[in-house]
Amino acid sequence: MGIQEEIKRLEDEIKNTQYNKATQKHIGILKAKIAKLRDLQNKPKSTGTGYSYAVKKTGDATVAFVGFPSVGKSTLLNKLTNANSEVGAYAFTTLTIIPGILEYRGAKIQVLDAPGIISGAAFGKGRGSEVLAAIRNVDLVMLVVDVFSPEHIPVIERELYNVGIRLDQRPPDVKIVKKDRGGIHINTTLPLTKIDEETIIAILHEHRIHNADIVIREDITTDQFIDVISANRVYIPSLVVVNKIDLAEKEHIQKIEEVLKDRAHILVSGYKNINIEELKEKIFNSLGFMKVYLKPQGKKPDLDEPLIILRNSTVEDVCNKLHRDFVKNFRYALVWGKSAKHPGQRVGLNHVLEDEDILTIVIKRT
Ligand SMILES: Nc1nc2c(ncn2[C@@H]2O[C@H](COP(=O)(O)OP(=O)(O)OP(=O)(O)O)[C@@H](O)[C@H]2O)c(=O)[nH]1
Repeated sequence: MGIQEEIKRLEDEIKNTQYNKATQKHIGILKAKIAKLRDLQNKPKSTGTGYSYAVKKTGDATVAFVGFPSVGKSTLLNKLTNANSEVGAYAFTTLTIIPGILEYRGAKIQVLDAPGIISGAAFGKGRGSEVLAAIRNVDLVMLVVDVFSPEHIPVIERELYNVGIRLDQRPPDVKIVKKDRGGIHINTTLPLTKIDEETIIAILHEHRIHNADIVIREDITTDQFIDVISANRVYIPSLVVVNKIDLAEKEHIQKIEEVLKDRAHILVSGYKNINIEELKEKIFNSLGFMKVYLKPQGKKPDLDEPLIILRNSTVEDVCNKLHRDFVKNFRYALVWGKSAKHPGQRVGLNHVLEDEDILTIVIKRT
């Protein structure tokens, strides 16, 4: 039996099993088995040709359009990224991911358009999984749908879910420390209402973990617990972009607004230039940038030209942006501002910065 058939068999078994306290453990094991098979399926196949899966990241952040063919992704990419921006073609053997650069309020945002990667069942298989490797690395996923096909949103979400991409979720607050002996110890800081200890242990055993200390600080579900063990999950915010609104009646647009009211979304027309500036602003705000002022040692900080960088960036992220040798030659950094315990605090590469911090980086003389 192929992996796909085996997944289907296990999914059918879950569907046919009524969920209750008595079956929770059994369903947990089935879900863990499916997760393992999917991970196996999603592993990039080594072809021996050594081509790279990842599109080179440039700019201050990277976002991707994901959607069915012909929803208007290329049109939107052309509207967002200025004509002079550097556009290169990166070969994905048979597929091509097209990056453009959107310059907005001082930030350079790389926008990826992966043409035609979603075509129902073909998504996530074969070459499609290579494109997904690029999507895994982005800072914001834009789910693009045609104004008459909002039902595509859950389809795309499911495809992304099945390859380990979690949209608009935070990593569950669970720590697992594997050990050599001593069995499994579970510590919880609150009552668990969606998963019991027996299920947790059965899932751990399914992953061949027999000795570990587990600390759970959140009322997690079985799926979330499996995500923690699987460890190759990525957590990315999303923005729904409904395109071609020039074709729809007012009543239809109102209905779409109602359906999407609880999530980040925007209605646009790439073709008729409706809400394109608003889309740029939404992208910028969804990404969440901050300003960091650089202060050369012994001099005044440069307050006129702050560095624009993603929120929660570390000193290392700043170093990487400035010069490729900065991390290698890094000695220490000094920080003033919200993230500093006291003005001029001496910090290392993994120090997390905050908006409007002032930073001095001291590197080795070479
Ligand atoms: N009416 C209308 N048509 C649009 C709009 N945006 C794109 N189109 C048209 O829709 C068709 C598909 O647009 P593309 O931008 O090529 O779509 P795509 O999603 O990049 O398609 P693939 O490359 O196949 O993935 C083209 O004929 C566009 O002119 C829009 O806002 N309104």
